[in-house]
Amino acid sequence: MNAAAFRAGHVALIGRPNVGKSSLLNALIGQRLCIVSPRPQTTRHRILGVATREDGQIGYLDTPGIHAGTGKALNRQLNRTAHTALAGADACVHVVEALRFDNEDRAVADAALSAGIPCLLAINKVDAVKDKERLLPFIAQISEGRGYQGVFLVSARRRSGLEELEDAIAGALPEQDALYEADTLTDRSERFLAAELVREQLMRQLGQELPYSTTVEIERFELEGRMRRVHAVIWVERDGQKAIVIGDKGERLRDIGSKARIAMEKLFDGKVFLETWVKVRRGWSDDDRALRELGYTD
Ligand SMILES: Nc1nc2c(ncn2[C@@H]2O[C@H](COP(=O)(O)OP(=O)(O)OP(=O)(O)O)[C@@H](O)[C@H]2O)c(=O)[nH]1
Repeated sequence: MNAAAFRAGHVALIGRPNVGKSSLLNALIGQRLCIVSPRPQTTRHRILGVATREDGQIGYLDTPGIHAGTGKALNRQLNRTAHTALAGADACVHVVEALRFDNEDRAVADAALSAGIPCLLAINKVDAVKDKERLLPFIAQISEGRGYQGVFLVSARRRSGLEELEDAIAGALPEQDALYEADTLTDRSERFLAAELVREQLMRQLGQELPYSTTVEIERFELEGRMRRVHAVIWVERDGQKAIVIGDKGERLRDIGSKARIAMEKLFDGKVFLETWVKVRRGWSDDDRALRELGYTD
């Protein structure tokens, strides 16, 4: 085998909710492509982020957190999306949080290591660990008896340990030509990313269970010269939820819209005119047909 051969393929970042998969993908590709919030189950779709290097091309796949309990149709869909990404990948990175390994992590490890592809372990959030000596026994505890091809201590927040992880991922991919043009960042449209950026604000700004009753649909996305005109519908499940999203005198909705617009202007590198409406679609999160219509697919 030629050691200098070009390697390319897809690597699925998988793990339980909230371990930092989206943050890690963003840090690895150096762009805020995937939305991030302190709440579990922020990611609802498989999102590709491409990094092209001299010796290879890595297609990182962000995936929804794999969680226990089937819950609503949306929960089942999120688990399916993650498992489908894993099944279609050439390698995977199991992402865990430093010093935490529970039954959900164990279940993800089982799925990752039985997928028949090289699997690396990334222990994220090491910046939050004060006593670094605790990391060695933690590594031993979770890697013993499990066939990870390598273990990496990383911090998506501080961007530490990423080069070593990226080199190992590139080395685990098959020898083949690039799958995407060298300047490709993602296969997702600006329309899709616009919906995600509105949803990010809902995840960040709404309390308790309300974010899980919301989803975003872009009704109109038009380029007018260099300006993008975006009409976003925020779907909720009940009238009472609509009032909360809109807020007193429309204040919360204005704040959600203005923060999402700023994030879009940064990502799209151009002016954005964003209008948002809140509408009710009863029971959408537990209705397979509604989920499909609202863009949820494996
Ligand atoms: N201290 C610290 N926090 C981090 C790090 N990486 C991510 N976080 C935080 O962890 C939380 C979850 O991050 P996400 O990237 O949304 O996690 P995820 O695994 O994609 O979450 P799901 O969408 O639930 O699957 C956010 O509040 C992040 O800011 C890190 O390296 N260090």
